[in-house]
Amino acid sequence: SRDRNPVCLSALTVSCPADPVASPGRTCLLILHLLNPSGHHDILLVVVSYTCSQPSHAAAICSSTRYKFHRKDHLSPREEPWPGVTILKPLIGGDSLLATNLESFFTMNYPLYEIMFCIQNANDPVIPLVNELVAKYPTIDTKVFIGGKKVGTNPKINNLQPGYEAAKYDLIVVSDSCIRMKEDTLMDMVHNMTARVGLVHQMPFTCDRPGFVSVLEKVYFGTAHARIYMCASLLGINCATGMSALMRKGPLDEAGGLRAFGCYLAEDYFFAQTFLNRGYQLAVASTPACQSADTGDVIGFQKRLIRWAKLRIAMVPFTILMEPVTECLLLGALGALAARCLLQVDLIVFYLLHVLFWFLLDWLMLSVVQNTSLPFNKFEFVVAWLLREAYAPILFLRAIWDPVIRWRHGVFKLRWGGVAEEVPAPVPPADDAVKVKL
Ligand SMILES: CCCCCCCC/C=C\CCCCCCCC(=O)N[C@@H](CO)[C@H](O)/C=C/CCCCCCCCCCCCC
Ligand SMILES: O=c1ccn([C@@H]2O[C@H](COP(=O)(O)OP(=O)(O)O[C@H]3OC[C@@H](O)[C@H](O)[C@H]3O)[C@@H](O)[C@H]2O)c(=O)[nH]1
Repeated sequence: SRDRNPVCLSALTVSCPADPVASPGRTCLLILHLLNPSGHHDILLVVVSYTCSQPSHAAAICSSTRYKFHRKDHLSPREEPWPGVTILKPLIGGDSLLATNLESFFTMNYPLYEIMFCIQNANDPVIPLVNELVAKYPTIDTKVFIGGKKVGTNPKINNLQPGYEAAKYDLIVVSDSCIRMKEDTLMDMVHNMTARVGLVHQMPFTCDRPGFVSVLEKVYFGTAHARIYMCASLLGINCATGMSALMRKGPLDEAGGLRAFGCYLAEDYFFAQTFLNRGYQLAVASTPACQSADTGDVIGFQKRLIRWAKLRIAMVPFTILMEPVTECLLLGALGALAARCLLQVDLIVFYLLHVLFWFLLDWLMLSVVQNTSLPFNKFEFVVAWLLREAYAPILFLRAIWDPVIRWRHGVFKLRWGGVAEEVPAPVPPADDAVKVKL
């Protein structure tokens, strides 16, 4: 009982109201009281959080294995012709891996597509590289746009606008510079664009690359991120990331075109929301996105995650409460406290078992997403996993603490709901930009 266990979360305890019908809050308290007449609502809340978050692995792994990743249905014969696709490629600066990434778009096995290279700056070092590739593959339909068009705050949208205006197909792909395609990736994405689907997104993952940062990235995108991503997609919750997304152009045009999303920094979330609002479904492609960018160091990778967390916090404020309790270490601590209060289970034993179980499920999740042998050994996995788990809450707190967003050459602030404002400031060094020269 609580009296016998001083570790109970008594600070969170709420007493059951006498008149529960007066407000939704009080009604909730009544429901809690009915579920748990002993009055230990704090413990009950912890148990509910634990039992909701713990099975998320099972849901994500099942949805990944049973119907999602690495299927090759798109390769079977097809009656109708493959539709044309316009690929929009926003570029600003480059790194040592960009050439290989871009070239992969010229060697895809897909019959009808055009690539629109949208280069933000006229003096960008990627221009000669793009010209070289265009000359090397004269049979591929390409166009190059330089300078963008200012239609909003989001620099990626501004950069893409001229390419979008010139798009000639009804399906468009927005594909970030870090993306490398396999020969059949586009086919797979189009195959998933069934009549009811409006947007097909690739779950972010990474190509195999040397170095510890790439181990860390693969561990993050293949464990914590994949778990939430696949759970959310199973539940029909919008979590689409815009690094590689195929979309119907018609509904986007109806919503005002690309420019209508220029007021948001997280245009990806609002693209997806537009399709959901119009009754379309979102689908995850069978091929996870192969990100291949020279992110530099661990700090650079963490800054990217902090920037994403700032976007989520502004767009889905509920995430401030929910996100921490989907993290292994914090959830384990809460679960251990609850188990101690309710079942007199030893705190340490519960916690260690919880972490071990979570760790093994993460390994399984990562193996499912990777589908081939991992490019690092188990020791590296343990180190990267522990590091990721330990710094996740710190990154989250940093995102809450300083909401100003630095993205490439821009500094922004978000209003609740996600509308972005540019912060007039002297151009600071881009703190999460890729800095390696071509
Ligand atoms: C109905 C709201 C429920 C809120 C629950 C919040 C739980 C969130 C826990 C972790 C969040 C990790 C999200 C990973 C994917 C997002 C990566 C990202 O930030 N991408 C941005 C940049 O590209 C993009 O703009 C954001 C897109 C969507 C963010 C919304 C995330 C909501 C996820 C809800 C998952 C519920 C599943 C819970 C399973 C226990
Ligand atoms: O000022 C900019 C910044 C970025 N971009 C382009 O936008 C793409 C994504 O940029 P980064 O790689 O810096 O950022 P991320 O990978 O973190 O992007 C992610 O977060 C923000 C969302 O808007 C994106 O859709 C999502 O992919 C790149 O292709 C980049 O070239 C611009 O064209 N101009």
